[in-house]
Amino acid sequence: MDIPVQIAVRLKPPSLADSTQCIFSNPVTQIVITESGQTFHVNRALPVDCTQANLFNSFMIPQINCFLDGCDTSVVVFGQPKTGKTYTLFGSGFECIHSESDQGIVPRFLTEIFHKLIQMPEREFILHITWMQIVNNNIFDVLGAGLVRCYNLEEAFQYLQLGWRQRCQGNNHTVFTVSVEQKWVGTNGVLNHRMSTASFCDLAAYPESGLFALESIIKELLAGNPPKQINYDQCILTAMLRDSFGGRAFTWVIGCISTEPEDYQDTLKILNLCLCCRGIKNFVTVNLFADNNTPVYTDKSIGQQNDSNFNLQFATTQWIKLVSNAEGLFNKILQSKSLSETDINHVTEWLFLKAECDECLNTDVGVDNKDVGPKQGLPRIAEDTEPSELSDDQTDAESDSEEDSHSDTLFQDKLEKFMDYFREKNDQLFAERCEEYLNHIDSDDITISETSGSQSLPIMTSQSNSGRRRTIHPGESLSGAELELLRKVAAKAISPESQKIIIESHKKDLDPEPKLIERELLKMIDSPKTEEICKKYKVIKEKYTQKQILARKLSKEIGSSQTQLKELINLCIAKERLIDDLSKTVSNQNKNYLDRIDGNLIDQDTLKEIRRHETNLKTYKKQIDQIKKQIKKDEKRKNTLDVELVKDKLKLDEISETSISNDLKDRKTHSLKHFTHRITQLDSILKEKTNDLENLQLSKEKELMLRKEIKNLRKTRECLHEQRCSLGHKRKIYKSLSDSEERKLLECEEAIEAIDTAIEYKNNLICGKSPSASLSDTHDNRESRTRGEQMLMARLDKLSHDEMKTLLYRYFQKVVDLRGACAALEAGVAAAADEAAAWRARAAAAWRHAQRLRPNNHGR
Ligand SMILES: Nc1ncnc2c1ncn2[C@@H]1O[C@H](COP(=O)(O)OP(=O)(O)OP(=O)(O)O)[C@@H](O)[C@H]1O
Repeated sequence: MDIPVQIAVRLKPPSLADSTQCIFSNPVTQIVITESGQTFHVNRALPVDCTQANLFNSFMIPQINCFLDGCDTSVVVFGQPKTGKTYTLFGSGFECIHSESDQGIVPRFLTEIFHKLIQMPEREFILHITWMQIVNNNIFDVLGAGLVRCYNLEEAFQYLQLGWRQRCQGNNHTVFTVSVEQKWVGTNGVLNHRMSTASFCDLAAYPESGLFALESIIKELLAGNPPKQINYDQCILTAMLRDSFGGRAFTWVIGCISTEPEDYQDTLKILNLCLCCRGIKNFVTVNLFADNNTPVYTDKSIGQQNDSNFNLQFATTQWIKLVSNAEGLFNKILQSKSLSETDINHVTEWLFLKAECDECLNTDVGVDNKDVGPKQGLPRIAEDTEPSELSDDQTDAESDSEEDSHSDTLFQDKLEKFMDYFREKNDQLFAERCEEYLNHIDSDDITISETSGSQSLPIMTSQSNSGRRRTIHPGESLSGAELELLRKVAAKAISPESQKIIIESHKKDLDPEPKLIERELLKMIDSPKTEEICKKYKVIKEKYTQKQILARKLSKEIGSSQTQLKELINLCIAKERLIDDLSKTVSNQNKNYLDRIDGNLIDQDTLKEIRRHETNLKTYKKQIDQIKKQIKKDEKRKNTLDVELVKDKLKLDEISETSISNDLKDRKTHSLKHFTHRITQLDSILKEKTNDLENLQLSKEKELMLRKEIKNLRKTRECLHEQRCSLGHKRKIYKSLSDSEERKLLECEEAIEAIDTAIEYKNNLICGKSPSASLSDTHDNRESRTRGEQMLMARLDKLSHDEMKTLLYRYFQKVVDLRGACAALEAGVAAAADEAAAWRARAAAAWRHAQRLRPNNHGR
């Protein structure tokens, strides 16, 4: 499957924050643009503040899937000195002091590979790494051990640490490789056996001989020369990068460039070289082993027997493991000498039987090995071989004997069928993978929903499918534009409603920004201030869309012109070769051609042929020149359009930002007014409440005081009541009291009554009821009083506290006197009533007596 080399450009952050930048990148349109307006279209135009995580997530995930499917992958980093090539690939170091977020592509790749392989327990794998450096065309093994096997991520990181310390510093090339061999049985019972290598190359900066050699190879490939005709072995670097350029690897080239004006010329050189790489197409294939696709057990349609065979195989392996574990245990127990003699006999017998079994099994394995070939170690990789090689083998075999020849032909047929099948499957796999990859590349999909390559493989187990599906670091994989948008959201430059739109469009749209701005503007269209801006925006937007369409059209035209050009160049080369051949033939036919101008001996036909071809060639060359001119024209137009597009985009951004900020200002002023008004309102409410609270506090205090007073009054009342009771009791017993005691009793009663009235009064105050009408000095009361009373009240008002007290005491005494007099009168009334009753009784008795006497007198 042909996959073009992909290009990413990373700008090194300027050394000083305020230093001028001469190169810019637009991650939305994937354009790198120079200060002079020259544009470079790449697959990933990474922003100047692109983090290591964003860089990795933006293009390495499809590479990892490809790698795990058994394809070779490659990352090659170009750049001037100190532009972050090593930082991009490795990071800033592997010691504890170095932050994980600074880790480059290599450590992240290793982490991800181990993580994914652990998630696929059905896969057996062997992972090796190598770390080489090319110094003055000499190879230097950084780890000193060639291929180094890593069993886990920790080990891989230990080697990274070691290599980082041992590597040579300076202007040299570094090539780090990760190779993985995988073996697993799919649900259809077919064995998958694959091998893939990922190479990561940190190239030296110019001037370096290897780099010049690589540049010339890139140019040759671009000119359409087939890789087979290119001399990759001219130096170590090109030999090592054979698969990366024009080979079988899925390659990403990263251009690390400086943005400083003094590096401008070098930057242009790197950018042009990167663009050259873009024209190279690699033939990416799955690397299969010879035993790949051999049925381990057949699928369900053949019968469940085979399923059970597989189960049996699995059970046997498990059983053997169990038995070996038991053997170890028994040996330990025997050594501990803690068993009885009978137990020791049992265990020894068991061990003996096990040894017998092992012997039998080992002989079987030996027989198998003889028949089938070695089971240990991995068979030779089946390269993407041409069928012709196989036919050669077969020709040799044919000569042996007829029988052999017949079986070989059958074998050959079978093999060819299998080869066709493999090729078909391979192409199908890559068509799917490429489609998936290109979809991924075309979209700026921020969440990388990992669809492992194996998902597209029909042989993948459903279990592993589900196990491998996951989302990787949602926040880290945002595109520059989306990050910018989110930043706006974070800065609250966009209304909450728009934030919702962003999130929704983020889910649905590939590029939410234009829609968001449009909606933001449409939302503000009611505002007269923004109406004008909106109109302007719409006009520019329309122009922008038209220009985009035009740019796309031009790109297509340029593409077709380039293909035409390539075809013509190829034709020219062919013609030139033909002319050369014909000229040679002519010179051979007649060595004295120059002496015999009459040309009798010259093959006239050949000469004519040469002339015809020469004229053709001239026409082709003319056509080429014309097409080249046309392409240049188109490219110029396209570049101007691109610049205009970028400018328009910037304008659009500006307009949307200003309109958004205007609207925001208005809204802010409005809300400020609203809040000020609200604050004033709240302030007055607060004041009222404070007053209420103060009053409440005062009344509370007052109430407390009143309650206290009531409490004291009750106490006094209780004392008085006690006194009254004891005096009353005394009077009951002795039937009479002394005068002073009588007075005391009256005083007590009067005081109790006065206290009750006072308590009632205070209670009314506490409950908020007005005190009794007789006690309050209301207006109505004042009106109803006589003149004398009014004068008395006026005087009372003027009395001092002490005067009032004295007066009250006097009145109290007077009331007691009156009570005493009243009681005496009541007693007199009672005595008189008693006397009257006695007299009445006497009168009644006398009357009855008189009545009794009267009949006797009548009867006589
Ligand atoms: N994108 C970046 N973000 C932060 N720091 C960076 C970035 N790029 C480079 N650096 C820093 O710049 C310095 C030089 O980077 P680095 O050594 O990776 O450059 P180089 O191109 O590999 O250099 P050389 O030409 O020596 O190989 C390092 O300290 C690195 O941490």
